[in-house]
Amino acid sequence: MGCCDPATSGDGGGGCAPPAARADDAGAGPTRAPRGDASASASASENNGIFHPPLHLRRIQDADLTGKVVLVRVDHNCVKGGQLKDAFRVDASLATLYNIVERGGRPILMSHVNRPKDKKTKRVTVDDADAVAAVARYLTRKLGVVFACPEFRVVDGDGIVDIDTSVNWLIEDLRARRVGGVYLPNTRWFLGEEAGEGSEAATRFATQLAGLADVFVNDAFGSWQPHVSTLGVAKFLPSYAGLLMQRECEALDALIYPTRPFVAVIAGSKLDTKIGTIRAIAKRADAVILGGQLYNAYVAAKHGVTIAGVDAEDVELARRELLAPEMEAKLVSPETVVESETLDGCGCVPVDGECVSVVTPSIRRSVGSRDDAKRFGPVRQRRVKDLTAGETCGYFLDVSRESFRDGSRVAKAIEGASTIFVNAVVGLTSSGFNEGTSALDAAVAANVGARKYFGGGDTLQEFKSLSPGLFLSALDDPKFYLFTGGGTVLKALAMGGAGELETVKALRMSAAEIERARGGADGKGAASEAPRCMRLSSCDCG
Ligand SMILES: Nc1ncnc2c1ncn2[C@@H]1O[C@H](COP(=O)(O)OP(=O)(O)OP(=O)(O)O)[C@@H](O)[C@H]1O
Ligand SMILES: O=C(O)[C@H](O)COP(=O)(O)O
Repeated sequence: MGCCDPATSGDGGGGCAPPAARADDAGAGPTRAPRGDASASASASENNGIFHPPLHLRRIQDADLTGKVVLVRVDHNCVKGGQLKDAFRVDASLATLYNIVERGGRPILMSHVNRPKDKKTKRVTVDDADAVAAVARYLTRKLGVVFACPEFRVVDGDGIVDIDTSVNWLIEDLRARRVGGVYLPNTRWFLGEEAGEGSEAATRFATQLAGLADVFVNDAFGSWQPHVSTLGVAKFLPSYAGLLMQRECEALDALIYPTRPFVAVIAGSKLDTKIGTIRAIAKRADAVILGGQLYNAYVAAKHGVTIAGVDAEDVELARRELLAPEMEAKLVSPETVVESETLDGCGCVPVDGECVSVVTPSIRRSVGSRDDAKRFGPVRQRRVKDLTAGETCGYFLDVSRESFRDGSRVAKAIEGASTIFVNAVVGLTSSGFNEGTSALDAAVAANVGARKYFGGGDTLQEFKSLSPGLFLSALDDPKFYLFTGGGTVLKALAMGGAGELETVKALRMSAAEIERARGGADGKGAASEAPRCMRLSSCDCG
């Protein structure tokens, strides 16, 4: 039995998983980095006859961190109104933090929070609502060491123009271990962050950031936008991919080079924002299941019906893109949907017949008296194949639970899959139309043998709140991978792989570096430090 690799062991780098679990590691994707090879997804491999080129990332495991100050870009964009909303992303970055400290490094963290820069006026608003303080407090509580947050002078409208030199005192405290970490202010409060590559403000910010540290680690897969803190600073410091970044890239690659059959479930509110991803995924997937408004646009185009709330442009787009023969051949259509007269709905989705159990005032307003509501049924299940061309329908607010019953088209596709990707909230959950999404999650989880990848902010949020038990077990199940990067997953899929993102490109080795790293892996070259296994006493690695 060989050594487990902290980066790819699926346990966040903190220990050796038992052999059986290791073989099933969901995060690892189809390739695994052999010990000593200095790149994430290090080895090229073939999957279903498709060549899978390695990403060759410069990995944090290969950096010499002893006595170094390490500037870490994390994606802790999970603060709302100054409060930590969901610690999922913060917890996912702990392995990298632990790795740094365990290997003698001292961490300075930075993350963006929300979008404090006004798109039109370009003014930056510095407000406690978007501060990282809540995350620093959480880290302090969780890890038992202080994460100190320096404050810098703010210029009205410009935000923070310069990093004050007073921060050097704090860095002294960091080196002397008087604080456990430093957490810089919201990166988007800095004038230079989004100023554009090559601009004076961007270069100034990048060099000031670089001046704080010896090494840069990017662990913020979810922050794909090429800003100074995600890209610019990498030009001025030796730069490495953190453990989370590596895992997310590998999981993403597992969707680009999937184990077949590969089934993707994609839903959402607007077809135009997802069509690039659908197009890219359909090329690789054996089947694509659509839900939500995307599916409604397809149904409207396919059956010649008008569905309330579905944009004419989306229907036209569906006609052009989703009805194209090579695309349609991949689509698996849910058989039944939930139709409602109003957007409020009643939160109850009938399995058979009509729902008249709850009639809210707004439904009554819309359909008339309570008797009218009973007659017409404010919420009802519709079979898609029974729709007639020219019909004007109400809102289709969910894919009904019926669509996921055993033996249905959708259930069969999910059951037969070896790889499943879910970016799907299939109903208007904010109005209680959540049965479709719950049924989808249950159907996906029931395929215990498949590798299951969930990506998307709303997708994870609803997975957690609608199926909390499943979500909790998925966190520890090596067959599940829950991406922390929401929009980045869709973007990278549309672009053809994680390695196409500018922020990831900056972490890829040059040909010369790859050569040197190969030598290093043989013990002759320049890899400064072999990846270390952080063993548990039960681990039998050599
Ligand atoms: N049939 C439907 N009618 C109206 N809204 C729907 C319907 N199905 C899903 N939605 C809503 O669409 C939203 C998700 O779509 P959106 O395009 O915003 O995805 P997203 O934010 O990109 O999701 P994610 O973050 O998971 O990628 C959810 O709020 C969901 O309730
Ligand atoms: O929450 C996210 O999706 C990421 O943190 C990226 O945020 P952004 O879309 O504001 O760049």
